[in-house]
Amino acid sequence: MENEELLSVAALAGAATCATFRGHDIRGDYAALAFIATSLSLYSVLRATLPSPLLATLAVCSAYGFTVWLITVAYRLSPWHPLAAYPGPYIAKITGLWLSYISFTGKRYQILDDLHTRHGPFLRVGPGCLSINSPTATSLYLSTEKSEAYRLPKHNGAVALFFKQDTSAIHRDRRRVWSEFFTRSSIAGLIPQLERRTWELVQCFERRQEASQDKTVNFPETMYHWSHDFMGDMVFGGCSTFELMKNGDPQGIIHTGKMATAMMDSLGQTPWLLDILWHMPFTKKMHLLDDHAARMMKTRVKSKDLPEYRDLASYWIAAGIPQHELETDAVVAIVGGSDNTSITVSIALYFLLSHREYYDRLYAELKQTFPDPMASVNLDELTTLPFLNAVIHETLRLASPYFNPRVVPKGGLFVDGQFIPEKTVVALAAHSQQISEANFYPAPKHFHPERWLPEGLGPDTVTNKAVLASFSYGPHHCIGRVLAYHQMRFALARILLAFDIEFAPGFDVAGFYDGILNMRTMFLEQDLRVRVHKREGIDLAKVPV
Ligand code: HEM
Repeated sequence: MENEELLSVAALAGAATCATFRGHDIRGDYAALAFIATSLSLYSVLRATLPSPLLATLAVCSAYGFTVWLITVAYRLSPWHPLAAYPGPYIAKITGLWLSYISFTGKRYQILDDLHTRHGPFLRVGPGCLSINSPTATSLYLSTEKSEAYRLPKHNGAVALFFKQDTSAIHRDRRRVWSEFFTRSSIAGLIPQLERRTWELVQCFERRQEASQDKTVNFPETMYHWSHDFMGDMVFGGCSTFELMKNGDPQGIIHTGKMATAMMDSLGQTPWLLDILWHMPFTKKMHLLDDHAARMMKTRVKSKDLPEYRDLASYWIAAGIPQHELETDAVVAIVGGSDNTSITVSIALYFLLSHREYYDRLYAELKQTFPDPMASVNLDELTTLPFLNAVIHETLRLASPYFNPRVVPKGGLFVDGQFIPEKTVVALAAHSQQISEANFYPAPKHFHPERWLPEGLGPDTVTNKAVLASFSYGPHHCIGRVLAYHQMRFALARILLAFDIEFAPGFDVAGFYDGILNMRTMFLEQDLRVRVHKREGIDLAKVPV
């Protein structure tokens, strides 16, 4: 065959590939393997027939790749694309890599908010993906399934909550097993352990501050250790080996779990790329938490139930969930139950310290309800404290800017009169809704917990509770919501009752806020270091539990 003929065949093959796979989700690692294997086979065939087979192979592969690229880009920008009518940056219409990139900056929520301001409520943020900035979009979550961004990267067929399943029935069955644990009475059984761990947290703050050179303590780091220790108890009963409040986290288990979450949240927007990168050696580090959880689960399976409370693993084991799925579900529970709760408490403390009047008001409410700071904190009383709840809602409103993509089902659907074709990936612009003047007025971008109280911020107050998307909606909404509130209330109450707190000397209040990065999990560019002072009546050598 002549060179020109070879190039024409390559271009035709590129066109055929586009026609065959249009609208299909392709596994990136398989596609890359197929491409490499075809190139090598081509090379070995051409070696027998051409004088410079390497050049010819490269030329053919390039012609093939260029054709695929050209047709794909032309189609995505063309008026025939189902999302052609929706505005958005050109680069977003051409490739999902843009969405992955802005996700990886940690400032996706701000970038999307700016673009929504410019282009309106419907924004094309990927070739087949829309961000929707409308309260109506919350209802999408009732009738849609998760997008490929939630596919377990390993593709090992394991069923685990949170990850995408092949059918909604599979998800429902697994969620039913988890739900038995998240009943009122099961959660109530965990509260004594939560209280024990929260006393330990208070002791840990004091100990670490004492041991530090500048007599300050890294607040979020300690909160992470507390939440992981408690989640270890919750999932594995007495078989958890975390004990991070005692031993710290020298291996960086928490960081690797956060990196895996961030990778899914950003590269999940280009699943084909995640499929490829997941095989790279640098991801091995991210398995540290998986390995640790697997070891604890193996021990747990061989152990008996604890007499004091029933752990989550006992429900999974009773349901006959296979070992490798027990291990994946354990990681889901640990990350899901530790990360957001501890960071939300940390950001709440940041807001309270930046607005001393709210700090004083919360302390006054707690002190009035629990006059003896060493006594046990009653769960029912804690749950109904209006200002404590308002502080948590307000923190979540400003600090849970999630992007939770879903797929439009067969037949498409309408949102605010706009038709959205089937297979489109859609996500609520949660942060934009949570800081919109139409939903939260006045001062929607500022921390004002009173907006959640009956008197609000005056007669014109608007507080549209329905758009607080922190725990999402529909069949995949957060299963741990009630427990998360208990954890956050317990931690805030115990910490404020035990300590008077201030920012560490020289703390950059504005800089800290600017340095918050969100990729489902949060990264802080600047530490939140604080100084704690024991309150009168607190004797940490005599904690009651
Ligand atoms: C402040 C704390 C928390 C926040 C803001 C939060 C937020 C969320 C959100 C937004 C989702 C839905 C994700 C999506 O659809 O993309 C979710 C799901 C989930 N959360 Fe939470 N969560 C919190 C605490 C917890 C706790 C304490 C647990 C306990 C183990 C937990 C376990 C889960 C699980 C297992 C799912 C997946 C549910 C499913 O797919 O059916 N979360 N969470």
